[in-house]
Amino acid sequence: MTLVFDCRHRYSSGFVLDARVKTDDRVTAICGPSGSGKTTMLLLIAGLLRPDTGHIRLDEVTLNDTRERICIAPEKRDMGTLFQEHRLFPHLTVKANIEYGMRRRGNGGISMDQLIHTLELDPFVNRYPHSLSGGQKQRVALARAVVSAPRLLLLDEPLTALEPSLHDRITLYIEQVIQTFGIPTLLVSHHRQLVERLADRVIQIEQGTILQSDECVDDDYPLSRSITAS
Ligand SMILES: Nc1ncnc2c1ncn2[C@@H]1O[C@H](COP(=O)(O)OP(=O)(O)OP(=O)(O)O)[C@@H](O)[C@H]1O
Repeated sequence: MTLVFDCRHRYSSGFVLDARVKTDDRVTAICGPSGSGKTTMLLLIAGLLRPDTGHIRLDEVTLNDTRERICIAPEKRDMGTLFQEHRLFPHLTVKANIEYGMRRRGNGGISMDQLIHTLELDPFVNRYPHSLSGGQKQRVALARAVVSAPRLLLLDEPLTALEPSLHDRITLYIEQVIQTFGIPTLLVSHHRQLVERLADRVIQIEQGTILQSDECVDDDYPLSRSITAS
């Protein structure tokens, strides 16, 4: 899997994102100060925001190309997303919430039972979101994001809404899911431990511009040196 991102987007607030990035099968973290454009990049990749100019390609598929007027709808991008808020459906059980991820994009070979087992959700499958803890809800949201074996998983601050006491456990669950099911991932997080634990590559962004692209970071480049965000 290769993602090519080359986009410019200006908000009405005056903020401009102007970034070029290429990622691969591994876990790539996007790090930078608050307001530097990390979430904006993920929104553009997910198709939830349209770039003013530029293109986004996932392997041979063009997701956006402003010159060609191509803009693929979010649900057709074959991506799993997990944002800060879990956004579970309150009227659906845990199982039905996870199955929703399959209905939208089909199941690309991930066993629902194995996923539920990996995330230790077995005791909760017939319960409703309101009766779950924050960490349990986040695990359900993660299951829903990956059940269709997406070509790319987008994680935006997956720990932020959780109590610090849950960070280690959820980090472990995310790591297990990504490794067990081999899902290429783009991670936005200011949690240094999560980034160090999960990321193979780090991209630095500041004021809408990439300071250091992943091509500059390789296995010989210590991750701790490449992270400036706390
Ligand atoms: N819908 C919007 N309209 C106008 N300005 C926006 C909008 N969304 C975000 N911005 C601005 O764009 C800039 C980048 O926002 P973005 O959410 O991408 O940053 P971020 O790096 O993810 O920040 P954080 O780490 O705090 O989540 C910020 O200055 C923000 O105020």
